[in-house]
Order: sequence, then C-alpha cells, then structure tokens
Amino acid sequence: MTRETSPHVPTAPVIRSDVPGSFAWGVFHERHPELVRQVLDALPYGPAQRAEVERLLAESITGVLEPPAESAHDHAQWLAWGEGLWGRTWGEVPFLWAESYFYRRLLDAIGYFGPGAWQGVDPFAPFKNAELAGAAVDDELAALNKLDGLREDQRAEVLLSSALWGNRADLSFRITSTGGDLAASDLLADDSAAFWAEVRRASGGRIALIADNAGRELLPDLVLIDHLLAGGLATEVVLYVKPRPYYVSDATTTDVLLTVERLRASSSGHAKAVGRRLWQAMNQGDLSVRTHEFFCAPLSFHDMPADLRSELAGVAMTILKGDLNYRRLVGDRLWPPTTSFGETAAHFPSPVAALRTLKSDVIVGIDAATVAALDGTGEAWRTSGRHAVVQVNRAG
Ligand SMILES: O=P(O)(O)OC[C@@]1(O)O[C@H](CO)[C@@H](O)[C@@H]1O
Repeated sequence: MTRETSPHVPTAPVIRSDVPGSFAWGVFHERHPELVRQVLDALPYGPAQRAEVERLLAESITGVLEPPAESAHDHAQWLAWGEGLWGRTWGEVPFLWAESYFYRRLLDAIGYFGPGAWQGVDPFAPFKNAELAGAAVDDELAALNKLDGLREDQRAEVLLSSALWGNRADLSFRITSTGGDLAASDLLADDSAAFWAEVRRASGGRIALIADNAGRELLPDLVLIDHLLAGGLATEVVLYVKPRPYYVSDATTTDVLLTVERLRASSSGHAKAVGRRLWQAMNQGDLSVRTHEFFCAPLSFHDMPADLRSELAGVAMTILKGDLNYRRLVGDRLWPPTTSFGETAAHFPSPVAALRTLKSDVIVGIDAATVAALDGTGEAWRTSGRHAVVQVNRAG
C-alpha cells in the first residue's frame, strides 16, 4: 500500500504537526498529554502499562518514530506503512499518519493486543459508556417522539441535521474545546438538497454509512439509517465502524450494539420502535455492520486497498461522517478553502456525501466571500468545531 502517492491527489502542502502554535502541534503538545492523563485515570492500569503510556507520550513529543515490536501482529504492515518515516520526529511526518500511529501505540501500551488479561479492553470505553448512559442521551431519546408529528420532508431535514451536528459530540474534541450553540450561519456549505436527491437516485439500492463517533453521534446516525430503511429509501444499509478503539470515541461494533440496545430499552416510544426495527433489520440482513483494517490505517482514502474499494464501488451512495473521514477523503492538506470539493472527492469509488463539523485545518468547497468573512472574524473557524458542511459529490 502506498502513502499519499496516488496520481489522483492534486498538490497542496501536507499538514504536519511541527509548526508551533498550529492546530496539529496542539494535538500532540496539549491534547494528547490531557488525553493520556484521562486514560490513566479511567482504569486501574498497573505500573508497566502506565510507564509505557508515559514513554509513548514522551516519544511522540521529543523523540523519534519507533516501529512496533518485531513480535507485534501488525509489525510488517506498519513497517510498510511507515517506510521512510521511522527514525524521524513525529512532527515532521504527515499529521494524519502520526496521529493514527499514536492511537495504535496507545493500545499497545495498555496491553490491548495481548497476550494477557488486558487484551481487548477498550481504554476509551469508560468515556463512551458514560456518555451513552448520560442524561443528555435520555433527553435526545425523549425528543425523538416529536418526530412523529412532523411531515416527511420536515422529518428528513431534522434527521440529516441531527446526524450532521451529532459530529460535534466528539469526546477527543471536547478535551480541549468549549463547544457552543447551533446557528444556521454555522453551516458553511449546504448540499442538503443534493443529499436527498442522491438518496432518491440511490433508491432501492445499498447505502453505506462510514461512521465516526459512538454515543451522541452514532445515535442520530442510527436514527437516520432507520429512516432510510423504514421509508424504503434504501433496501440495504452497510454501517462501517472501526475494527478497534481509535481516536477516543470512534465507534466499534460493541458501540453499535450498546447504542441499539439503548434505543430498544428507552422509555421513549419512538426510540424504542427505532431500536426494534434496527435489531430486526440486522436479523434480516437489511442492516449490516462491517469493518476493515483500513479504517485504522494512517492513510487517506486515496490509498484504500482493492477489496474495500470494490466493496464501496458497489454501493449507490456513501455517507461519510466526521472530521477524520473528511481529512481522509479530500487529503490532509492545506488546500485553498475554495478548492472544489468535487475535484478532491472524485477519487472516491461511489457518490459520496460528507457530513462534517470542522475540527481541523482541512477545508474545501467554500466560496471566497464566506472565507473572507470568516477570516475577518479572527475566530479559529477551521478548528473550533462550531462550523459544519454538508458536501456531496455525485461522480464516483
Ligand atoms: O473525526 P472526528 O471525530 O469528527 O474528529 C476527530 C478530531 O477530534 O481528531 C482530530 C484531532 O485529534 C481532528 O481531526 C478532529 O478534531
């Protein structure tokens, strides 16, 4: 597998984390130290695990990239992915690559890959489960009852909007962000009409949703999936999740099952019905949960392997959630924001709709007047998580 070398990728500087004061620099120097503190507080790890985590943190800030141990199950894979990068500082390699490797090493440090008693223990489960069990989710489940009184078009609008803004509810992001309330002006590109046109065009076919975060993001994603299936807008939905814990709150199969159960066990009639239908849809094969190693690879979607590419080429439409998936779709580069979304997303094997709140420097498909207005505010609009886009590319 190659690294960002595909001829499809137009040129713009690749983002790195060695520029002091940049967002990417802050992820390694501010966000990760805080994340490590929270992870080590959340479960009673022993001295060896704690020391390994601290060693990783120090290596990622002041050291050079060391490959996984030769005995690691994925040693050969990572050796290939990191060809030419080992021995360099973490900051001078692509940010996307370095951040992904950090999560791979974090799992290693706490014994996730085993052998041993900690094998398979999700270090982020305490955070994800607390969010799913929380009062905010109770409120969101209760609010679903209001959908019953809406017209079909209004309901569709609400569900798309919930799936979009659910991406604000990202635990890794909230480590260093204060959040804020919604405003229509926060939507910087709105291809909602094209989204539904694409769904109608795909009607009766298979739709893929590549999930991002568990909990308060996965919940509206699942309600949207139910809407597509129950309304006959899709005969089949494939929900792609991460094969293992990643970027703190990214959804795994376990998270999907817990969320469906949360819906089924809800006292809200609407939520309960959604949960039951999703369960049944899984029984019947109308909804399948799938994963692939590539979803935890340190590469953009330009470099997806042939098996995943052909799987996605077979769907009528892909809904791509969140910031990291967006970075992987358009390339983690400092594009001029007016760069065409269609051009940067054209390599994707199916028509694709990105539902993303802006939490990193990458952005394309914004008109010049909007960019000028945002730049004029002095706000860190690319990374604050306040703004969002719905962007659709039909070709695929
Ligand atoms: O993909 P998501 O969950 O929307 O966001 C992932 C994220 O929180 O992680 C990265 C920084 O660690 C940024 O790309 C982004 O802010």
